[in-house]
Amino acid sequence: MAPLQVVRPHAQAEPLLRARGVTLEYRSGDHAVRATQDVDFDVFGGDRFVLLGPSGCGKSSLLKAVGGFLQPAAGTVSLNGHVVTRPGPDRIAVFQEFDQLPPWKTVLQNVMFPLLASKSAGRAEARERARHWIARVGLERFEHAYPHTLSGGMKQRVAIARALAMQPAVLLMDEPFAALDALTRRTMQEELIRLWAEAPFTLLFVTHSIEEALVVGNRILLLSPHPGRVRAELNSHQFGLHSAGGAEFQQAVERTHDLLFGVPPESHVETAERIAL
Ligand SMILES: Nc1ncnc2c1ncn2[C@@H]1O[C@H](COP(=O)(O)OP(=O)(O)OP(=O)(O)O)[C@@H](O)[C@H]1O
Repeated sequence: MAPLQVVRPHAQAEPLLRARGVTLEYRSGDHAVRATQDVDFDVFGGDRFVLLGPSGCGKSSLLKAVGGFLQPAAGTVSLNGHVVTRPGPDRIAVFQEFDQLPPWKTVLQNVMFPLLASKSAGRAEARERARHWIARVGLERFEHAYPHTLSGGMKQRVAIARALAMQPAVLLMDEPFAALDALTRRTMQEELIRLWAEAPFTLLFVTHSIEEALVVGNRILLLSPHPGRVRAELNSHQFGLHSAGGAEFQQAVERTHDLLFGVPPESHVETAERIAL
């Protein structure tokens, strides 16, 4: 197994997105559920940054905090140097659920809607941008189709087009392909990477699939089980869809699995490592 390598600090000085000491809790009455504990991470422009960890470790909660839907009980999330306090059009999310598209709107209307609602564009520009992104995800023939006539993969493409048309500072994706069959999931991973390669954007992607994290991400934050703390940060830029199934990739999957589920270090935070697989 390859030895650990310390990753040199990122060449860019200032991260686009910074989480510092983020503890997230859900309160009801005098009862609180702690979702994450003291989480730190930095996302730089153009990163495909993955939050990876077992079910219930707080990945979605971290995404909600970045989205401005959940305020940290302690710590801060900041974007471009500004503390996130509420949702905004600079952070758009794509979810797992196929019902995220209003069923009474066509594909074109769905993609135009956030541009109009946020006043990011007038009607003509919104239409033009929406048509551009619908074409980029290969759905130009379905502009006037309603969501219930589309497959799961097509609905996710619409959701991606809708999000990217907003040109967000960070695209947030919460297990966007988890409800798809294995073949479609792979195709969608491929398409996402193709879209990124054509015009890089900054991605914060949640998954509990190690393989998906390695394929989609260039950097991966490993979180411990509930409440989520940082276990390690991995550099995974060397992997892509072409590497899935290869020996090096399998070794990286096993290594990541051990890091996620092996005996935790005494103090997760102090010993969290930046490593290259
Ligand atoms: N709205 C809520 N109210 C109360 N507790 C919540 C709420 N949402 C999440 N939690 C709790 O917070 C913890 C983290 O949940 P979260 O959904 O962020 O984890 P996750 O890593 O995304 O899990 P999964 O991979 O299963 O989606 C869990 O213990 C969960 O039960």
